[in-house]
Amino acid sequence: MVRPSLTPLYLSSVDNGVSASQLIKRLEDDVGYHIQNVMDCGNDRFKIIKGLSAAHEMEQKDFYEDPDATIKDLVLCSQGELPDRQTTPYFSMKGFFNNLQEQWQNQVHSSSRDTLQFGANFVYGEVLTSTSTLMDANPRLLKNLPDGFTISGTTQVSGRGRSGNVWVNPPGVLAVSTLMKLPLKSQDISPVSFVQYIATIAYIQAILTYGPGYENIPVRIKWPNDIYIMLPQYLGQVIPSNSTETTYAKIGGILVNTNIFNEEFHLVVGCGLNVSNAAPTTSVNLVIEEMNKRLGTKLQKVNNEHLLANFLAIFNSMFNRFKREGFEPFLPLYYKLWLHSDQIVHIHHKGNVRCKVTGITKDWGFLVAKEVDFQGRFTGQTFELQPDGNSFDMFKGLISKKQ
Ligand SMILES: O=C(O)CCCC[C@@H]1SC[C@@H]2NC(=O)N[C@@H]21
Repeated sequence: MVRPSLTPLYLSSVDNGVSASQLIKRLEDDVGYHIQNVMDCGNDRFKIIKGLSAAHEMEQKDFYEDPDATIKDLVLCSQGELPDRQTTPYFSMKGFFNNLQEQWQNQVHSSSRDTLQFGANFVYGEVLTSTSTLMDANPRLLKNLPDGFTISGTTQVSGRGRSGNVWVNPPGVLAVSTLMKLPLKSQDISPVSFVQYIATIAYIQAILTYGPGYENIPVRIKWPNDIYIMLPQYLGQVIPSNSTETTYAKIGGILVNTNIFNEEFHLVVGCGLNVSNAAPTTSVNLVIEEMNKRLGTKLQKVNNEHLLANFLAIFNSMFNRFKREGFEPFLPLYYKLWLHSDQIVHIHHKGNVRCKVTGITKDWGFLVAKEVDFQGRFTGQTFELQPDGNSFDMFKGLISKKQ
C-alpha cells in the first residue's frame, strides 16, 4: 500500500488562546524545541518550528522507508496569515476560525460564565500520523500545551482506535483531538470517565444543531461512546422497536487518553467522524443526500470547518458545566440519544442471561442490565458492566467480556 507523505502542520491562535509568541516561548523554554527560521508560504510568511512533532518523526520511521520523503515541520501562522486553499485544499483554516468565533458569540450569550477556549490554539495537518499521538507521545509537550489545544487532520496514517484497534482515516473522516485539563479533585463531583460520554453527546449535538432541519438526522449513541447513523435504505420507514439496532451503522468514535501531571488530569480527547466518505458503511453527508431524495428535505451537506467549530464550542460549554455540576444534568440527553432504551441483551459471560438495559450508573457510567423473563418482568439479578471491560455486539444483542 502506498502511504501518503506527511505534510506540514499549521498552527494558529485566536482570541481566547495563549498568544502565538507565548506559545513559542513555552515550547522553547519548557519543552526544549528549537524554533527556526521563517518560511515563505504563498504570499505569506510563517515561522517553522522544526522538529516540534516528535511523534510525527518517530512514527514516520516505522511507516516510511525514505525519511526524506516526509515533511516534519510545524508552521506557525498568525491570524491574518492563514494558509490558502491551495496549500490546504481539504480544509480552510480561515473558514474554521470564522465559524469558531461565530459559535463563541452564540454560546457566550447563552452562558456568560463560560470560558471558551477549545480550538483557540489550533493545529491542522493535511496528512499526519495521529492527532492524539502528536499530542500525547511527548509528556513534556503535553504538560506545556494550553488547555483546549486542538489538532485536526484530514488523513491520519496511524490513527488509533479504542482497545488498541487501528482507526483507518482517509479523507472524508474528520479527526480531531483536544487537550482538556481537569483538577484531580474534580473527581469528587464526577469521575473523569464521563468525559467520553460528554464528547459523544457533543459530537452528535454538533450535527443536530448544524442548522434548521438537521435535528432530524438519525444519528445516535451506541454505548459507551460510538456514533451511529441510520442506514439510508431505512430512512422514512417505520422500524419495529426490536430491530432498531440492525438499521444503524457506526460512523464515529471517541478515544480518551488520560495523563496526570501537577495534580491535574491531562485528557487527550480524540474524536473521529465519517462526514463524507462512502466507505465502509455510510456517512453523515450520504444520509443527508438520501434524506433529501427520500424525505424531500433540502439540507446542504455539512462542511468540516463548520461542523468542527460547532463541535468544539458545544463540547467546551458542556465541559465547563460538567466541571461545575458533574454528568447528571446530561443524563436525560444521553438517554434520548442512545439506542438502548429497554433493549433486551444476553450477557455471555454470565451464562447468556437474558436482561433488559435500564440505563447507566450515576457514579461510574457502567451499563445497568437487569435479568428479565420473556414477559419483560424483572426476575433477579442486576448487572453493572464497565465500558472498557465489555464489548457490546448490538446486532446480536450480546454483551461479552473483552479478551
Ligand atoms: O471507535 C473508536 O475506536 C475510537 C476512534 C477514535 C478515532 C479518533 S480520530 C482522532 C483521534 N486520533 C486518533 O488517532 N484517534 C482518535
